[in-house]
Amino acid sequence: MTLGIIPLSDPSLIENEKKALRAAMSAQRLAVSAAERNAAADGLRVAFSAYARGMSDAALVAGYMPIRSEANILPLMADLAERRIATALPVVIAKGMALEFRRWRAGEPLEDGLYGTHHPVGMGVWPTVLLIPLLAFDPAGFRLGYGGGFYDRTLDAYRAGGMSVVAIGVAYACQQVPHVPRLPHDQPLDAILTERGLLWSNGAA
Ligand SMILES: Nc1nc2c(c(=O)[nH]1)N(C=O)[C@@H](CNc1ccc(C(=O)N[C@@H](CCC(=O)O)C(=O)O)cc1)CN2
Ligand SMILES: Nc1ncnc2c1ncn2[C@@H]1O[C@H](COP(=O)(O)OP(=O)(O)OP(=O)(O)O)[C@@H](O)[C@H]1O
Repeated sequence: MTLGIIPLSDPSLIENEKKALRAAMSAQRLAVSAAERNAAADGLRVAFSAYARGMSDAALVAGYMPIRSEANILPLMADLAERRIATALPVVIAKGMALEFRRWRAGEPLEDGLYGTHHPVGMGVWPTVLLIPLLAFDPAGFRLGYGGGFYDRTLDAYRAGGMSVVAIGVAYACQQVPHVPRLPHDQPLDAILTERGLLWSNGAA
């Protein structure tokens, strides 16, 4: 019998670490109280407002329609719409593909999508800012999602196409961890928005 040395970056070990962190951080996010959720929804809007004030007319901000216990960014999106900044939501086209985005603002219709999501009707657009839900984030801007790889593929598509996009994770401050396990396909975020403020990633990948 030969005993191989398991490299530190063994993908299956990292996948297992991600799985364990997903379970722990789902529970953590679920434990946020209703009062804290409401306060955070307002905190996220306020924390983003200074950045929103500096946006150009050409900005198009993709948010998300919260599912499970995700931070509520609908007040933030409504605030953008009031400032006449265009907003959009993601559409899951199929498993294994990048996301599409379609224009949407509060009050407009949504249809049922895959994985319990709801998305707008209409044509695809390329947002200039993506507000990205997550289970955990770290100071270097790495994020843990539900494991579909949708946002990684989407950021890869932008970056491979040479298109600039500002990728901002959205979370409760309690979702920060020292280090999110990462694999080569994981695309870092430029910043993280929590109810405490907008935190630009330190780039220490
Ligand atoms: N609000 C919101 N919208 C979003 C995302 C998101 O994370 N949050 N997405 C981010 O990518 C995309 C949807 N992706 C999703 C991927 C998986 C699951 C999910 O619940 N997965 C199950 C496993 C399901 C299965 O394997 O069949 C799970 O986690 O238990 C949900 C959304 C686009 N829209
Ligand atoms: N650019 C890419 N091209 C091909 N496959 C990819 C790409 N990015 C991610 N994947 C695949 O997607 C799968 C899930 O990735 P990961 O666990 O990082 O998802 P996640 O970031 O947690 O989920 P999500 O972005 O949907 O919230 C991985 O098995 C990975 O191989």
